[in-house]
Amino acid sequence: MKIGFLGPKGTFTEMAARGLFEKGDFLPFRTIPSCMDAVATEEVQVAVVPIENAIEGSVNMTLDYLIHKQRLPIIGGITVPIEQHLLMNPDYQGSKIDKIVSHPHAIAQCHEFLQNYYPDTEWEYMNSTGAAAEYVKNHPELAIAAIANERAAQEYGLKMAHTNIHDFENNGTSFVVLSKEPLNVLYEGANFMEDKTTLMVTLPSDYSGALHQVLSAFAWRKLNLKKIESRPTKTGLGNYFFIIDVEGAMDDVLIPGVVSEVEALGCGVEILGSYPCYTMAKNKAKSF
Ligand SMILES: O=C(O)C(=O)C[C@]1(C(=O)O)C=C[C@@H](O)C=C1
Repeated sequence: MKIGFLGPKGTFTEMAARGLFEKGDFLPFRTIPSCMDAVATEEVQVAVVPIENAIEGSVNMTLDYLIHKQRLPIIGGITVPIEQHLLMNPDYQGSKIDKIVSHPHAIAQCHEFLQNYYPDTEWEYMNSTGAAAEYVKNHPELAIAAIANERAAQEYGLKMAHTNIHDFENNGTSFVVLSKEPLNVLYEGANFMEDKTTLMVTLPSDYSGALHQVLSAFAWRKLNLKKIESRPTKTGLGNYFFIIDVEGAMDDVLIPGVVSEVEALGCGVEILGSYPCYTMAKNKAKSF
């Protein structure tokens, strides 16, 4: 099976993909949209992409592309522990750093460290932490460093100048698996955490109390919400839809009941996926 992930080698997304699939052809893609497009064109069967980080919140690129451009079913999820390190080229002889490169989320996870140790150093955003590490490897003549993981340090032969530079402990990122088909070859060796169902709800315009009523439909059925997030519909200022994660798998009674009740309020409802979620232990993340 062909498994697409946000590449190049050494990204956290690769860790997530390898944590979920023990075997297969792992194919790196330069961007999240290109990885998702590859599922649509059947270049790969599944894509693994980041969706939410414990420090920085949602990965808007994934959510927005999924909603507006490439509506692929979510068929699985995994949460991976995130440890960020500052990586330098061992061939660089100087001591000062002119620029730090990484994925925007990785830079955001290390703001305090950057403020304390490199307050005057500029940053440059890259498509992924792996791309940043690769860039540092390819430019030994530059006074630059990448924020990336230990696996990237090994992959690109970089030295770890500072370790564990993320600002908060228990840093973790959730990734989703997107596929046109349900798969049952997943998840050998990963730790099952829970089933989850993700819905997208669009409220009718100018209906006071609509969100309150939507939430009541979940509340009185005792359906536990894991997350609610608003994103712009991109149709005009002030227009939003809500992405709601509910604990539990799609069933015959409760979730269909919520859907009918919320639709009866005049809301649009779509189910983006009902899927098992897994976690990766720290020691497992390190072993990749
Ligand atoms: O750059 C990577 O390594 C990724 O897999 C992307 C990503 C993200 O999108 O948040 C994943 C995990 C980390 O939070 C930082 C970056």
